[in-house]
Amino acid sequence: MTPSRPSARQAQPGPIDQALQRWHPALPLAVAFSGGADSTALLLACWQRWPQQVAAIHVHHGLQAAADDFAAFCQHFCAQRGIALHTVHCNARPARGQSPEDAARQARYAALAQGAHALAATLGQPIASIALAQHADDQVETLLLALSRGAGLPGLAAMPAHWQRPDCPHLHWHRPLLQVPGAALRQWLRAQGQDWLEDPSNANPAFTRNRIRRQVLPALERAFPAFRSTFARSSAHAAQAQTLLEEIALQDWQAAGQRPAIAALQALSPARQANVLRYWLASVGATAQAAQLRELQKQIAACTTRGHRIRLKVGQGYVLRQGDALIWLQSNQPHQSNS
Ligand SMILES: Nc1ncnc2c1ncn2[C@@H]1O[C@H](COP(=O)(O)OP(=O)(O)OP(=O)(O)O)[C@@H](O)[C@H]1O
Repeated sequence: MTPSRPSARQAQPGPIDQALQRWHPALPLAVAFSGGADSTALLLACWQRWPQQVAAIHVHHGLQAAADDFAAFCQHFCAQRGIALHTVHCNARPARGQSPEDAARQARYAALAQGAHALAATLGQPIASIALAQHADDQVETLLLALSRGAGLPGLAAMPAHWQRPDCPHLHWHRPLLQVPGAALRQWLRAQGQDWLEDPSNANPAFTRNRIRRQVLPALERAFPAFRSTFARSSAHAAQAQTLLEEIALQDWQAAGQRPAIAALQALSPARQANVLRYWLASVGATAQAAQLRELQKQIAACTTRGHRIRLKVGQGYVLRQGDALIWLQSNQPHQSNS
């Protein structure tokens, strides 16, 4: 961890101010504050704009060596300005089959929701919005990572600027800096005379994201100077198309039944059938790999007699035929076939 020193004290208007002027979150607002450059810039800018209405939540990742330094930096920053801060301790351990990054992300969102709940008691009113500091470069990295995995539309849609979660329906989640380049945030902090902490893992080339940041983004900058906004436009198109696919999937699922009827699935075009199968499987917490989905569709097409059985591994369980419909059961759940 290296404290970065400010180089100038002169404030200058720039993309961060414009981003905040375009943004109208419900207040009070809590900023997810790591102590890194991006969230330090976001918290400082929000606090300057809504001085009495901004709080902060820090997630203390106990497993990282530098975690105490980050927590101490956040405490000091907030105490200097009278910003209410809540620190949540969280040790994310990946479940079987889950990546460490995904485990950390899920645990962070749960911790932030918990932090918002705790802050409500301190402030005497509920937190209405939580803001995260991902910026335009993070968005491009997310899109490139999705492309490198061969992701479908949900991956290409990258990160939404606003969303809500079913586990805390009254809370609005925002990413107000998605159109601001990362370098502009650091430049703004320097102009404000504000330092921040550098996460040592950001320099580790073992992480694909870091290699994209250091090698691919500079090359894109040279070849396509407008890549941040054009890539973001493509992601927005993907997000809109994905919304439409989900609406169609929901209609088809409602028509096919909670446990989708095989005959109803057979009546759909292959693309539409794959769409509703993915949607149904996601609703039970299973993600079908492309090959599993292809095999499932093959078996649905072949299922023309009473005695035809379907049993196919998908996610942490199995898709099975039960009567005239499909069910999904977790691997350890007992099942009696009556097909
Ligand atoms: N330990 C944490 N506590 C609270 N919020 C966090 C924490 N880590 C990340 N966040 C929030 O999630 C956002 C995305 O996290 P990520 O680790 O990708 O960010 P980053 O690029 O390192 O940003 P930052 O420079 O703010 O740390 C951060 O900008 C911040 O708003």
